[in-house]
Amino acid sequence: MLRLSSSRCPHWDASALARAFNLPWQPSRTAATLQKRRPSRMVLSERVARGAPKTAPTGRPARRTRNSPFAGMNTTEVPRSLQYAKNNLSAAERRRQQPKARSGKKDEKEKDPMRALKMQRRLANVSYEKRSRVKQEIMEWDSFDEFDLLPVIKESISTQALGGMADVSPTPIQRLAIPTLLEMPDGKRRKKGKTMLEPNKEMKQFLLAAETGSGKTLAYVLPMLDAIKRAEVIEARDEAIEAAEDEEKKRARGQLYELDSPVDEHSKAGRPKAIILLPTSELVAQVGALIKSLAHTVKFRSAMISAAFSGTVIRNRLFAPSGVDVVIATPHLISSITESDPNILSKVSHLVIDEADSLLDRSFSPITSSIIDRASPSLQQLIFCSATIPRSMDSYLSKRYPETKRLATPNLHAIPRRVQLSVVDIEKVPYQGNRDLACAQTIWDIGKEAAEAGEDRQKKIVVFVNEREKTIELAKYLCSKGIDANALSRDSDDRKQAEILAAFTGAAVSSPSKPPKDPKPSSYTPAISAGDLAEYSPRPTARKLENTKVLVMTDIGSRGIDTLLVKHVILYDVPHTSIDFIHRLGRVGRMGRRGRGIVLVGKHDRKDVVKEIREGMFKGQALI
Ligand SMILES: Nc1ncnc2c1ncn2[C@@H]1O[C@H](COP(=O)(O)OP(=O)(O)OP(=O)(O)O)[C@@H](O)[C@H]1O
Repeated sequence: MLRLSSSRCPHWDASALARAFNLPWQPSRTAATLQKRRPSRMVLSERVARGAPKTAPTGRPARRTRNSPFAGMNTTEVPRSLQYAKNNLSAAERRRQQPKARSGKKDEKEKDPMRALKMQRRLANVSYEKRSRVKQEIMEWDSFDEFDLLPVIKESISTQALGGMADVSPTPIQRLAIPTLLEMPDGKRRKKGKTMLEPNKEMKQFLLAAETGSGKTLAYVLPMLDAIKRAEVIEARDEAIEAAEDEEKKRARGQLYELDSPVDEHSKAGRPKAIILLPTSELVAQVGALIKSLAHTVKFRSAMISAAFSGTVIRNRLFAPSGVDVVIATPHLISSITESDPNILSKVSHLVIDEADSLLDRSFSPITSSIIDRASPSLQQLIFCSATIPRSMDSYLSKRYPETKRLATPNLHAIPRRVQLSVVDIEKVPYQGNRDLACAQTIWDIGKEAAEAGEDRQKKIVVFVNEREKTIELAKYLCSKGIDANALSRDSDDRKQAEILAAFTGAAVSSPSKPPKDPKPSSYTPAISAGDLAEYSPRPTARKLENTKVLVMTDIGSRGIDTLLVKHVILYDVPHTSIDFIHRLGRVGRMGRRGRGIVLVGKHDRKDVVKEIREGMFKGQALI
């Protein structure tokens, strides 16, 4: 090995010498140390004109990536990314030009359009093969007349249930569920004289799953009423026969003048034949109103009971001497009534668990399950109804009711394409992270757009927040910005809540009922009053957004409420799961209408989830 003194000969000279003689060369320690101590001067590399090496001398890729602090220095070529910008290429074109195996992670993302949603995976899968089979099946039915429903029920569909709507035809879930619940498979009519309410008939379980606003309520209500009415005829006949037999027996025993027992075994008071369970008082009122309108023509007795009514009202409705056929209630109320009167469930042949994804979730499930168990001996049909099938509910049904017949529509878990979702980045100017401001501005933009388009009808906008505490705070803020806003949450007064909601659903508000005396005291907060507003914002703005009404609510309002008058939904917070996205965006685009959702996204939000939801919606895909 050649060794040269570094003091006399700088090492580059030594190395050149070594190269000239084709000898291995190693700088002496002194030379290297001196080299280090020499005051540094920035000298451009001789190779600068040739650009950065593609690979390091070790054979590994050069470490200077775009993310390094010195990225872009000493380069003589325009980076690829800037070239694209310069050429004004679209994102898709750029992707096409990029070499295939550039980065495994990115490729994976591109291959899997629902990567972020898959990490959560909240919804059960319904195969596309099954969906297309159902699509074929439901095409066989185009009219309510084809169903084996009693004539009076058929006549009441458009006049009573659908508010006089002309030319109505069944929706996909109605085509799928009505014949099945009527037990008329393959389009055949039921055998004459056969009724669903037969003593000792085995309990059958059904799951009705269809997108939001697709008419699930009528899908279970019509067959249920049909069964009750047919059973009534048979019951009346049996009672007449029984009475005649009793009379005959008495006559034979010569006891013709014996007094009847004061206890009437056939009393129908407090012994409903059908119970519909719903998670909130608002939904009880909504479904109760539909049932009541049908009761006028179909002739049956219904009672809606929830915490919105006083104890006396509930007692009078449930134990009316004329009896009750259908009860619409919340699980908590039914559960507490069964504690004092277990027989309340003794004659129930139809039990509907509506909004089953809520009623079978962790908080409701124990109470719902206990009601099902208590009603089971007399049950003939147990019907679960839901807009989504969460995986937890899927496994609950598989474990507890494996025989459940699942009726899912082809578009289940897909948010219809007629609903558009746009994104507002709250980090950008002029919001700079102020979510409240972004929300107020979005509302103003919607309101102004409507005014410019010359729309006379009042704009109804629903704003969803994730936290209950935020509803009133945000509504107050919006009021201070000249927006007519109200808040709705579990803390709000029921009566006031019903009135506020009616403006968004178009429903009539029922007559006032006294506030409940017996239920537990609640931390009830009224919706915003002028006093609240003054306290919150001493100088409310002089600007007023005309013709626009806003309702701020939590998830409580997103379940099942038929907000037909709403065309815009603002997702103030990014929903936690795809289930919440489906329910919240499901408040618009109901029954074939168009709608728009606007989601406010900040730096801590899951932008990837929002992006995937938007893409899924654009493609009309089922979410996962
Ligand atoms: N066959 C039909 N034709 C036209 N409108 C209908 C029909 N069936 C139901 N509707 C209307 O569609 C609206 C939505 O119905 P419903 O509330 O039952 O939907 P849903 O599927 O239960 O929604 P969600 O999942 O949000 O609870 C209601 O206003 C109802 O009157």
